[in-house]
This record gives sequence, structure tokens and C-alpha cells, in this order.
Amino acid sequence: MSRPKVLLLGKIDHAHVAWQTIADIADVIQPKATNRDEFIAECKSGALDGISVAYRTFDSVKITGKIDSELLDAFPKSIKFLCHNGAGYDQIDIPACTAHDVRVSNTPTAVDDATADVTIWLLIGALRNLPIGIEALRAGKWRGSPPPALGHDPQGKILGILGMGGIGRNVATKARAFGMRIRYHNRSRLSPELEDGAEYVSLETLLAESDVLSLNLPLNPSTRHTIAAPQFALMKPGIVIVNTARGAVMDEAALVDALASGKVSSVGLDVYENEPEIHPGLLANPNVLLVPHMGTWTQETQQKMEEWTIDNVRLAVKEGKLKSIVPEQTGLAA
Ligand SMILES: O=CC(=O)O
Repeated sequence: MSRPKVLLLGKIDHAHVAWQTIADIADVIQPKATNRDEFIAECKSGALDGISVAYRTFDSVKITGKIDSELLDAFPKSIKFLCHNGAGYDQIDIPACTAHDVRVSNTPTAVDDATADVTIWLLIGALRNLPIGIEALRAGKWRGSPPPALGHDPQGKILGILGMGGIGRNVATKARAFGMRIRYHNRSRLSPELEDGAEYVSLETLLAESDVLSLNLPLNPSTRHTIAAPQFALMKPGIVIVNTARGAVMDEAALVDALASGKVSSVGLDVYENEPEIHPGLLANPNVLLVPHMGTWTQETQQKMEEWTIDNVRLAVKEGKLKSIVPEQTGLAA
């Protein structure tokens, strides 16, 4: 019997030992293509025929572009499983995968601690106006006392968490240690055990009453621009916003306006609407603390994410199922 074929889209950087367990049970194929047109041509040439499972990284979008109907039409019909290395899978059109009978997995929980850690770092940094001080220091303008922009303490402030999944709940746990009062809004209310004392409120209340707003919801067609001009208008003046989810859950141009008007006093960002481009209005604003999509960027978490994704590949090859199928596909027959 011929060996199963696994397509590797992207690289394994850390979990080499775990990846070897895949090479032991399957033929691993890497595309030669370096862009989408070449990749579609390579699929059509038959070079990838027989592949049943694909492992993909966030960065492999440079080779394939979005995983959409056009790409799925070009893929060999044998493909049944797409194992994505990452928590957010907005690069993948899930309804199109379902229509093409392709099951998709992601890496929930593996990213929670690292992403929540960066969220807290951005939250404190934005609250305390750290970018202003850092910039003054770098520009040689420090003369012995800090710049006049006094920050705020987190203690006693209301943290509104929009999206109370694994990352949101992890942020809540850590923010409690800073004395913050936690409120949240989610598609549905959590069990009291998962809420752990956080108060469930409407989106309008979350916007109107939060001192700090943390965005922790996934990006999909229904969450795009959840925070746009009408939502900024509802916010408590002087609110601080942190986004470690995806840039496009917030309208970046509207954020620039809200910062300029003072409605938003400061912001901490890890993600951007059109990565790797950053709106010039954000770059130019000293009230913006920014890092380049580093939420999961630690040795330990990258290793965990690769191992988690490899677990999905192994299960797909050996048993025709996934450890962490995306929620949109749970309940579908394998
Ligand atoms: O952005 C990081 C992830 O989606 O895992």
C-alpha cells in the first residue's frame, strides 16, 4: 500500500523531533512554488496529487495566498485535512473548506499565556504612557524628570474584554492580579465557572463604561470592524484600547481619528489591519504603543504551537480525525 502524503506549507522551526514522527509514517512534500500563481500551477500539474493532509503556517500565505474557493478548486481532490499552526485562522475561508470537504484545525490554548502576557504588557504600557517616555529618552530629551504625560494605575479600573475565549479569560486572570475589575462581552454568556467573577454586559455597556478595552475576539466576516466609528462614539472618553486579536476587528482609520480627537487616550497594538503595513497615523502618534505581531513569539509557545499542529497532522494521517477542529466545523461528519 502506498504511504500517505502530507503537504508542508511553511517551515518547522522548533518541533523537529515531533515532525520526524510524521516523516516516519508519511511522505512529506513541500511545494516548489514561491507565490500563489505558481502554487496553483503546481497543483494543476499533478505534482501534489495524493496529498491527504496539509500542515500550514501563518507565513505560508506568502506562497498560497488565502485558502479560498479558487485555491481549494486547484488543490488535489485527495486533500481532506488542513492543519493550521495558529489560533487565528482568518486566512482560511472555512465555509469554502466545508464545501470542499476539507476539515480544518487550529491551535487553541497553546497560545493563551503568551498572547495574554503581551496583552498585559501593552495594557500597562499604554495606561502608563510609556511610549512617550521611551521616545523622549531615545531622542535625547530626557532631562532628569519624566515627560509631563502622567499615566494611570490599573488598580480599580474597569477592564472590558471583548471576546472571552481562552485568551480573553487568561487576560482576565492576569489583570485581576493588577487589581482590575473585569467585565466582558461575548457571543454568549459563559458558565459561572468560566466567568470566574467577571461580569457579563452588553457591547454598548462594555464600550460606555470600560476604562480599558481589550480585543480578544477572532476575525471572521461577522467580526470585521466590530469596533468602528459608531462604537468609538459610544466609548467612555479617554479609554485605553489594547488589540492582540487581529487588526481588522477594528477600523484602523477610525481608530486614528478617535486618538486624534482624544476619545481614545492611548492604545497598545500587536496586530494591524493590513499587515505588515501600519497606518501612518498610528506610527506618528506617541500615544500608540506598538509591537509587530509578537503575541505568540516565544520559544516555548512556538514549540507548543508546532507540536499541537503536528498532533493534528498525526491524528489525521493515522485515524482520519483532528484533535482541535475549528468550532465552525464541530459536529460535521469526518
Ligand atoms: O496570531 C497568532 C495566532 O493566531 O496564533
